[in-house]
Amino acid sequence: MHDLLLRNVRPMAGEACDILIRNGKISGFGTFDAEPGMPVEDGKGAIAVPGLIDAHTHLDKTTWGMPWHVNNRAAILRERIDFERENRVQIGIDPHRQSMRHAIGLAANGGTHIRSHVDIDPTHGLKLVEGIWETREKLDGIIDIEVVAFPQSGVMVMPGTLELLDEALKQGCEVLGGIDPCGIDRDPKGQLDILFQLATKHGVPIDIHLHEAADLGAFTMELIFERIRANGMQGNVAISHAFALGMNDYLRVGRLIDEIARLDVAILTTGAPSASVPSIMRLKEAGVRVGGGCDGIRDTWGPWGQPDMLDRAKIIGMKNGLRSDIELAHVLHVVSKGGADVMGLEDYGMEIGCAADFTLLTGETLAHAVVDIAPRPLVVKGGRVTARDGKAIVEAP
Ligand SMILES: O=c1cc[nH]c(=O)[nH]1
Repeated sequence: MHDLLLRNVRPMAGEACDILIRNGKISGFGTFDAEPGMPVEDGKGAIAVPGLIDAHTHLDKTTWGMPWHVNNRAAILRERIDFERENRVQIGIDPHRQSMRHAIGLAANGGTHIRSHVDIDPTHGLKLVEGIWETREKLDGIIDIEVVAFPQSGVMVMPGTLELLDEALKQGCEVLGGIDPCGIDRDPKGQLDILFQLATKHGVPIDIHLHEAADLGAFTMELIFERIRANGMQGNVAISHAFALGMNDYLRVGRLIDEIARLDVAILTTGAPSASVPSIMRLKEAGVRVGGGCDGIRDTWGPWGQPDMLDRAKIIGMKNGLRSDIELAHVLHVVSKGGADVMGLEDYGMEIGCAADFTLLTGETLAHAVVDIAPRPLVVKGGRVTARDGKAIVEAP
């Protein structure tokens, strides 16, 4: 772990000061003399915030840095899933190389932590997860990666997937994923009972993709709530996307949010422009933990997205119709501390004793930084400079 004296920065856009880092942790804010041999960086008055967190992504999928993927297919969920599963090897999407590109891009843009869903299906077994684990090892000290064992193609409709999920959790995936128990598996009781049993067996949290909208998604949420209560998993379940919370029925959504808050369910949003998304301000008012993610970027699903959580903050902010400075500061919270709260990162933050994981931002205020999306002047992980002026210290393959 590293020592560093970072001069002249504005923590959370407040008063300028120095940050003293000892042994990879923040040890003081104020004015300090450099100690012999201690590296010194000049922050030049930039804003300092804790490292950005991509708490919902798919590191195994991007075509970033590869030839342009020509997409002329229909945008139906099941078709996207099947096309990707059947063609990813032939297209050349190597999970290790591509996840390196994706993760290094995030690190260059201020990222310090990732939660990535990684596909598990009978066609690929655990190969995709193994590729991400190799990346995690190579990027140790640059960006932390948590892996969700993700049954992208379904559980009940894909025999063999359950056993692979079990093995992935045995081998070290930290979180169990799930997907649209009605829409993809057509067997909500079947999928959800299996997921909760498996999570309880391995003592891991669940993070379930729920694209199901409106009444169908609300019905699935209620089934999830029942199983959280039955298995005592309050505080250990996240719902990703949660498009049902974007439905146009204020009272129904309010009742769902009340239960989400009571059961301490976390919500992960990508601000998907093509869907109805949960209101991050309404969730904030209810005290719900909310993180953000860039989702799949430039993959066979679609061409959009950047490996940059400030870019994603802007998308989430625009999709939520946010304008005021306080609201824009909250979007920044969603892609930083919000993700840490969902992932349970205990030493995360801009306080003495926290891990020295942060990024500098250019701008007068937090809102200004979110809107401008200027290259990050400096990124620090564990007290070590990991990126400078938008470029990481490690080269992507
Ligand atoms: O289920 C999903 C949703 C978005 N992107 C994916 O790769 N999978």
